[in-house]
Amino acid sequence: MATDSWAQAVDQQEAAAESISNLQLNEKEDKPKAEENGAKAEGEGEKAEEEEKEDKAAQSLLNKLIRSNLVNTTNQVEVLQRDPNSPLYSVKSFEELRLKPQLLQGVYAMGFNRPSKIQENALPMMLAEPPQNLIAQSQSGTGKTAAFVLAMLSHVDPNNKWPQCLCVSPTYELALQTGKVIEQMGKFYPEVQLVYAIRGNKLERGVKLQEQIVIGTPGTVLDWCQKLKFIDPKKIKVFVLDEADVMIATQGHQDQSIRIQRMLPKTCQMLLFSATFEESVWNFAKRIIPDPNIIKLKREEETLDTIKQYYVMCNSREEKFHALCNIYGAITIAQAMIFCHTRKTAGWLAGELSREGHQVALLSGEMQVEQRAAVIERFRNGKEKVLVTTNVCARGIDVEQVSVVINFDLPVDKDGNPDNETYLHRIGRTGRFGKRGLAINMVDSRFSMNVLNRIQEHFNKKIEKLDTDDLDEIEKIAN
Ligand SMILES: Nc1ncnc2c1ncn2[C@@H]1O[C@H](COP(=O)(O)OP(=O)(O)OP(=O)(O)O)[C@@H](O)[C@H]1O
Repeated sequence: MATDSWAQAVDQQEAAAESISNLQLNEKEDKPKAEENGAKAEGEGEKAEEEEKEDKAAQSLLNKLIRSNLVNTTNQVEVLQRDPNSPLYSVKSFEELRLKPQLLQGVYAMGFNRPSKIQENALPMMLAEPPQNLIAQSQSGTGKTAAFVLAMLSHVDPNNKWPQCLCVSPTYELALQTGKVIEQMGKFYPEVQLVYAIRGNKLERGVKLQEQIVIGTPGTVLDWCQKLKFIDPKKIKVFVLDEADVMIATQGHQDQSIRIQRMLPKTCQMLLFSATFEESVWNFAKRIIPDPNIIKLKREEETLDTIKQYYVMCNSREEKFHALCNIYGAITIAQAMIFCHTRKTAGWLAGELSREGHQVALLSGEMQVEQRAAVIERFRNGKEKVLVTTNVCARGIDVEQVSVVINFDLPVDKDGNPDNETYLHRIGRTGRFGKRGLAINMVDSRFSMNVLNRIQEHFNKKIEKLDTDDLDEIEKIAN
């Protein structure tokens, strides 16, 4: 894969402060109510401006950066074929797909031995003749990107020096991640070239692109097709809309994507991918993908069945810290994750724990996504034994190897109500990884006691009281 255009794009983006700033989580803009209702009621009294804003694109990027392997699930793939009478193909090996030898070589060089669950069904559909449209949904890390990259590379005619595949991603950084997969998989296919349609990659007027694959953000792709005419949309054979759920969360992207799609020929293959599938994504998908086949892979359900849950009564954050020290003094904890409501508490707690001699990692809102990925990587490798974090930073992160989760602050939503889903994600385990776990909740006010009670009711699972001044009692919970 030729890298000139890629290198050029990287140079240019470094100058493009605007796109780079997407990397930084925009946390100071919003002032959600949670800080007032939740944290203050919990005695934190910290400034609301520190509340962190969820950024789907950053979260998705973080997931990509920290993911090195396929997520395997035991759930079955659900397939809805456009033409129920045509035979349903699925493949168990890459050979069955009759890929170009250069691509098969690329796939194996990436260490892929066999298709992932979603790839088993999606690849035959995407590589079929005539091309079929597809809407595919499965959680992050199940092999969607690798699948559509392979489809794009397979459909390209390297002798034709014009754009034939168009892939739109929600942000520059996400586009770059997909670009890297194209580079890797196309390593033995150097005739195929790639260009980034991103703000900051300024081409001379009148230029006609020669690269066969264009990957970019909706606004720039639209400009390149419509206003600047670098791309002839009528010659596009494959259109990919990646991360549809993240896409629709950004204002304007939905309309821009639809406008791009309308310029494409009827014969163009249209593919849409999403990690989640709420109503809004579904409506968008149906608008943009005509006559689709649909593939869905359910997420593995998390449960609290194998988790021992406790709560500790305290009056202040200092008391909570003291309780935490007692717990650490009484039981051996290999690795723990501690969740705080605000960055400020997380920073304070990490400092206190370090002073006590713990090796602490802090995942904090002001860090850039790459820095966060590095912190998580170190923690995963066991370099630190405690990870202190706020919820926003850690959403969606695998905590499989962590056996103890401490809610230094209980999870509440922006209105101060219990956030049951987050509670489950923090401490739950999927059936298959059903290792026993321990969860300890710190309660420091009537408000947080109420939150705890409601969580208890919601899951219909008892959360036992723990007296952290009684070392014998703490020892018992570890058994
Ligand atoms: N068939 C396979 N065999 C082994 N590893 C694979 C296979 N397909 C993909 N992977 C690897 O698994 C990881 C996740 O794959 P991929 O990025 O394609 O998933 P995804 O569903 O697109 O996730 P995301 O939405 O986070 O990008 C990557 O490290 C990728 O290299």
